[in-house]
Amino acid sequence: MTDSPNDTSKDSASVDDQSSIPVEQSPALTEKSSGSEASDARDLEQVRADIDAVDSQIQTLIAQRARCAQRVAAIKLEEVQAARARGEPDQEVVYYRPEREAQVLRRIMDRDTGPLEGPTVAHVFREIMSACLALEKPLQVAYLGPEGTFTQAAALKHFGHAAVCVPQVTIDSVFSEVESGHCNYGIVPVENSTEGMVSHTLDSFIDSPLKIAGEVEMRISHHLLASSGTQMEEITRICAHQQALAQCRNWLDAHWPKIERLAVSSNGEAARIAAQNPGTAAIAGDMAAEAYHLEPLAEHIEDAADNTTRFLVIGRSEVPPSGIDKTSIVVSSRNKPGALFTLLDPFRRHGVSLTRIDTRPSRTEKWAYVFFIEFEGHVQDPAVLEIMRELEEQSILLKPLGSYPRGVL
Ligand SMILES: O=C(O)C(=O)C[C@]1(C(=O)O)C=C[C@@H](O)C=C1
Repeated sequence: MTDSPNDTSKDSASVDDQSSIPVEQSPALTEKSSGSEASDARDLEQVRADIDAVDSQIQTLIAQRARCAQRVAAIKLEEVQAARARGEPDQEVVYYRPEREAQVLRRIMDRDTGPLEGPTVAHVFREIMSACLALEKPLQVAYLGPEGTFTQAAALKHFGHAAVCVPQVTIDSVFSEVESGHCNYGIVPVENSTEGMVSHTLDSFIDSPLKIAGEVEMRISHHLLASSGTQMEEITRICAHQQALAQCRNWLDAHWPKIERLAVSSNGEAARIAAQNPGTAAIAGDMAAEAYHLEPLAEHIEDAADNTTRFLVIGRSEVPPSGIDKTSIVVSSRNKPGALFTLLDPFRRHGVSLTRIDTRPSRTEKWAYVFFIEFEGHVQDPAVLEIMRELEEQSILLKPLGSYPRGVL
C-alpha cells in the first residue's frame, strides 16, 4: 500500500528560500525600568511589541520547518516509487519515523538553557512535529477507548494532537485494526507501577505479527467524578476499571467503605455511565472528566503518589536504531533445571542490562512458561545480535517483538 502525501509540489522549498530573522534584543529587555508608572506602561508596551516580533519569527520558522517536512515526504515517496520501478516488492511509505522523532526531542532537551524547562520545550516541539507529520500523512492511531481513557492521553502525549485517535473496545481490536492496516499504529497499556503487568497485552503479542515501535509512560492520577451539581450524599455506586478500583482501594475503603463498587471495561466507560446516571460516580482522569463534562468530588485519590502506567506503541514496521533503544522478546525453553539461568546468562556475558522480565503460562503446554524479556539496546547492535543467536540455539521459542527508542517525554 502506498499513500500519496499531501501535495508538496507548490510548497516544497528549501530552508534557504526563507531567510531567518535574527532575534533583536529590545531596549525593554535590556534597559532597567525607572520605576515610574508612565515608564512601566511604556515598558509593557515595548515588551509586548517584542513578543509580537518574536511570535512572527517563530511562525516564519515553523512554516519553514513544515516545508522541509513536505520535502521529506516527497523524497520518501520517490524512493518507494523508484524501488517499485526497479521491480522490487511493493513497500509501504513509512512517513512516521519514531527513531528520528526521539533524536529530535532528545536534542531539544539537551540543548535547553532555560528559563523554560527541557521537557516543557520538548512538548512544544512534540506538537510541531506532529503537525509537520500530519502534512506528510495524517496518522490514525487505534487506542483502547472509549474517549477519555488514559490510553488516549498516552496516544496524544506520544504522537501529538495532530494524530487521529481511533477508539477500540478491546485490546484485541487495537491489535487487529493495526494488523489489517485500518490504523497505522496502536497503543496499549502494558504495566502499572501499582498493579503490575497487563497480562492480556502480553498474551496478545505471542500470536501477533506486529512490532513494538515505542513506549510512553503516563503519571496516572484518578479523581472521583460525578455530573455537575451532584452532592456526596446522593452517590450510591462508584464505577471504574478494575485497575483503577485497585489503585484507589485504600482511599475507597477509608472514605466510601459501604458504597457499591462496579468494575467496568475502562475509565472512559465509567465516566460515560456516571454522566448518564445521577447517583453513580466514576473514578477516572482529567481527559474523561473533560470528555463527559464531569466535576470532581475528590481529586488525586490514587493510593500511590507515583502511580504510573507504561504503554507500548505497536506498528507494522521495524524501527531503526535511535541511539538509546530497548528491545523486547518472548522466549521459552525446555522445562529443565537451570533453564531460566541458561536463558539469562548471555545477557550477563555480553554486558547487556535487562529492564524487565515477566512470566506467562505457555498456551500450548501445561505447566510450561514463556518469558517476556526487555533489555537495553537495539537488535542491530553486535552484542544484541550475538545474544539472539545464542538464545535461538537454547530456546524452543524465540520471538523478537521489536527494538524501539526509549521513551523521551
Ligand atoms: O525526518 C523525517 O523523516 C520526517 O518525516 C520529518 C519529521 C519532523 O517533523 O521532524 C516528521 C515526521 C517523522 O515522524 C519524523 C520527523
